[in-house]
Amino acid sequence: MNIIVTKDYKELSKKACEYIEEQVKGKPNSVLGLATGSTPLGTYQELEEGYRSGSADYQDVYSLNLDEYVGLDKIDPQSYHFFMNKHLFHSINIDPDHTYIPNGKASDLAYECERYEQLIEEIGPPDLQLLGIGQNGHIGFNEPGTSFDSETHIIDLSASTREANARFFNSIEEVPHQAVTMGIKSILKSKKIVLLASGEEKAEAIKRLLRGEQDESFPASALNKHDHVTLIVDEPAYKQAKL
Ligand SMILES: N[C@@H]1[C@@H](O)[C@H](O)[C@@H](COP(=O)(O)O)O[C@@H]1O
Repeated sequence: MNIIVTKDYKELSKKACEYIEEQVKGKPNSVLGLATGSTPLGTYQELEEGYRSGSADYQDVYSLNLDEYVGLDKIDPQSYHFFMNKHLFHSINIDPDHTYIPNGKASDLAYECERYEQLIEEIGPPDLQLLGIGQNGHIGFNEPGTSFDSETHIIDLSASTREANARFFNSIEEVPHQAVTMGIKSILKSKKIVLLASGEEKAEAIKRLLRGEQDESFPASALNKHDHVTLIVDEPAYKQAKL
């Protein structure tokens, strides 16, 4: 694993932006695997600024998002569709028809999982997958205990994940209990992976990841199986790992 330690969140966001821009400049029809959560927000902001200043062009880019809450409509402000439109897609010149996110409102969720996995095969796999990490080590919405062999599937969200994500909702009761997520095997199909971690609350997870184990009780440890992972981590999230 290639590790880049940055002074703070701002520098982390700039680094992640540089990686994505390099990818898109080198291959204008790149497939980007994209993530939600607070961590990539700074990266998306930098991408927007880069686009406005002409440093990258997204007209031929495709994107595949990791996950979506079950039961939320695309126009629901808490959905990941809404998040991506608001924080990235509406700010750059990506073709909306080239952006893919699982449909959490599909009437047949099992079929939706198969359809999405098929899409990953047809459009992807991503040239570059951006990832965040949950405090319990989840990637996408793959909770502890998820098989490293999993493809896109429905997951029951853990109490700790629902609590951590409740800040985006009016109350914890509103946080969905399930999500559609790319599986660990789906994520590992990506050619390159860039994992972002910022802040002290991620320090324990980063310390555990960097022990190098591969253990299904800690989903992010599957990344230790992949040959092209870059961890971009700020000092507060990295400091435990140094001890
Ligand atoms: N499904 C997302 C993950 O993709 C994300 O990595 C995680 C951490 O989020 P944050 O970056 O807000 O800490 O939150 C959610 O659960």
